[in-house]
Amino acid sequence: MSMIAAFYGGKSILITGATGFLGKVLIEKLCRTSPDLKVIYILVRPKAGHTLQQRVSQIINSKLFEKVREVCPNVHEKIRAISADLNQNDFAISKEDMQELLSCTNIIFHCAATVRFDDHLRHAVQLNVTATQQLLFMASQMPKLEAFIHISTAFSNCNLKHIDEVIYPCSVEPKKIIDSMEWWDDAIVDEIAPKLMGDWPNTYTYTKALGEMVVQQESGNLNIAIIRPSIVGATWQEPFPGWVDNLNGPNGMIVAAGRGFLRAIRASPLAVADLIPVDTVINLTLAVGWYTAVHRPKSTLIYHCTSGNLNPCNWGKMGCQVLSTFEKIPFEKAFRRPHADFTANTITVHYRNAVSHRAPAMIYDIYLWLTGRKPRMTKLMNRLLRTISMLEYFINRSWEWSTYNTEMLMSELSPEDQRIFNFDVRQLNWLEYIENYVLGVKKYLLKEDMAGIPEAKQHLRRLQNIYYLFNTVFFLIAWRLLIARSQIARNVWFFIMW
Ligand SMILES: CCCCCCCCCCCCCCCCCCCCCCCCCCCCCC(=O)SCCNC(=O)CCNC(=O)[C@H](O)C(C)(C)COP(=O)(O)OP(=O)(O)OC[C@H]1O[C@@H](n2cnc3c(N)ncnc32)[C@H](O)[C@@H]1OP(=O)(O)O
Ligand SMILES: NC(=O)C1=CN([C@@H]2O[C@H](COP(=O)(O)OP(=O)(O)OC[C@H]3O[C@@H](n4cnc5c(N)ncnc54)[C@H](OP(=O)(O)O)[C@@H]3O)[C@@H](O)[C@H]2O)C=CC1
Repeated sequence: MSMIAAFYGGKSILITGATGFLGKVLIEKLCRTSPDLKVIYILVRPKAGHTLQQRVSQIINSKLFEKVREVCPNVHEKIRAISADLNQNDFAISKEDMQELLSCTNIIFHCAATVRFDDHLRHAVQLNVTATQQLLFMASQMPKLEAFIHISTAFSNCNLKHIDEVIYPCSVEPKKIIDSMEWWDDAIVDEIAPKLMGDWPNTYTYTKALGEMVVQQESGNLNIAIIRPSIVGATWQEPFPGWVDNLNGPNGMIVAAGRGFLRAIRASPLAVADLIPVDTVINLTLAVGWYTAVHRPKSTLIYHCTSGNLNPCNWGKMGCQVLSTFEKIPFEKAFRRPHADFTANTITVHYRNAVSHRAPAMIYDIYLWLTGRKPRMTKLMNRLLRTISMLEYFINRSWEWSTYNTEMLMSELSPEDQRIFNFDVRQLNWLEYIENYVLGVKKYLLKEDMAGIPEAKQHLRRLQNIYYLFNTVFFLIAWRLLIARSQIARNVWFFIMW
């Protein structure tokens, strides 16, 4: 019998960020392995055109929940959506709902965050710091609470090279920043942001670091743990390989490379690509929830959920595997044949951006305009280049994360729990994982049918022929112009003909 699965039986669990990438996989695994849990409260904000119930139904009826619907047919009854906006006071939760949450909750998983790198500092502080503080305050009023699990990121201290499972202080106290945000106007925030952020590359990583400090400072008597995943990728094994549903991190790059937009990227091929599958993160999260509640460690433990020190793989190897998978399973509607490589210095980057990215986009837009359609490729390309510029920081450096707590926890699990809640990344075969990842992007993110592969291959052959034709015409014109202007070129031409 799995101790972890049994532990969640009969429990009332509160999840923030349940509609997000990690949140959905967390609910799925909880419902599948502990179908006898009492209730999962999820804090969901209403979104334009969708009621809360519609948002929940969309998740439960999705492909990801296929197995859950078999194991736990009454899954609808287990999930109780509570209308909440984490940007509002008291999360704008009704009095009755708040009362129920305070009196019933046993475990909290705090996943909600803004993960945008370019978010305004005020908004990032509000969600990643102030909301965390408010949730801790709520937790302190929950008599039945057994554990509070906070999801942070391994990059919250990306300004350091070696990172231990400890909380590193930021120079300005989060409480001061929260207070100041109330009276600073946007102009002041914009001016002061770079000074506050120091050597953090974006508001996301900086505010996640502040969020950890808040957790440390406001933990009181709570039983808390922090999980720091690195770059979270598609599922490795569960509920099935390759599931992914957003364009964040590597996903957008795989789409862009597979459709032939991305031709070159400034990345260090030898830098460690610290990717971690989302199901591994969730298995660790559930194991940490159990361990924190049952063993009640004396201090707040931090768990690194990373792959680099146990099973390292670099961007070079991953990029090659992504490209070779495109040969077998190409994406539909490609703009050009997938081919991309690494660039190293600024001059090459500018050259490749002009020649391999912007010029083809402009030529295509001219073609669209000439044929009476709306040009759109240049805009798309500019967006891609902006995204790449934000990711560059993370693909040109390597970090070392120590994983003592994570390894300690692994040794605490029974053999059955090690199997059901497997977070041992040493068992992961990267080449197989990347192939399933690309396949998953095609199937679950782009919603492409496998039956369309022959047509996609045919399309790529057509693109190849257009490429050859374009190059031949270009060469002939260039040669003709050269012959007209240069005696040496004429001599060479006559020599070849002769
Ligand atoms: C398996 C991996 C291997 C990768 C290999 C890939 C390529 C292969 C071959 C090449 C060989 C060369 C080798 C290459 C090797 C390197 C590859 C690099 C890969 C990846 C690097 C990942 C690094 C991640 C670092 C993570 C650190 C921290 C991790 C975390 O803790 S949190 C998660 C990370 N967060 C994010 O990723 C969020 C980032 N996103 C943003 O900040 C914003 O979205 C934005 C990028 C700033 C864009 O903002 P905008 O306002 O402009 O757009 P908006 O978001 O409103 O969206 C508008 C529309 O655009 C669509 N869209 C958004 N993002 C993308 C995208 N990435 N690609 C395409 N389209 C995108 C969006 O859907 C909207 O569409 P609409 O609704 O139709 O308008
Ligand atoms: N994805 C990754 O690569 C990594 C993620 N992490 C961490 O994991 C956690 C989850 O990330 P991920 O699932 O990828 O993020 P997503 O962007 O997919 O999900 C964010 C979640 O937060 C919710 N949310 C945002 N704003 C509010 C609000 N004002 N009120 C209520 N809910 C809100 C979103 O709800 P809605 O659906 O309404 O927008 C969504 O459910 C985060 O803490 C992140 O820092 C850490 C390392 C890597």
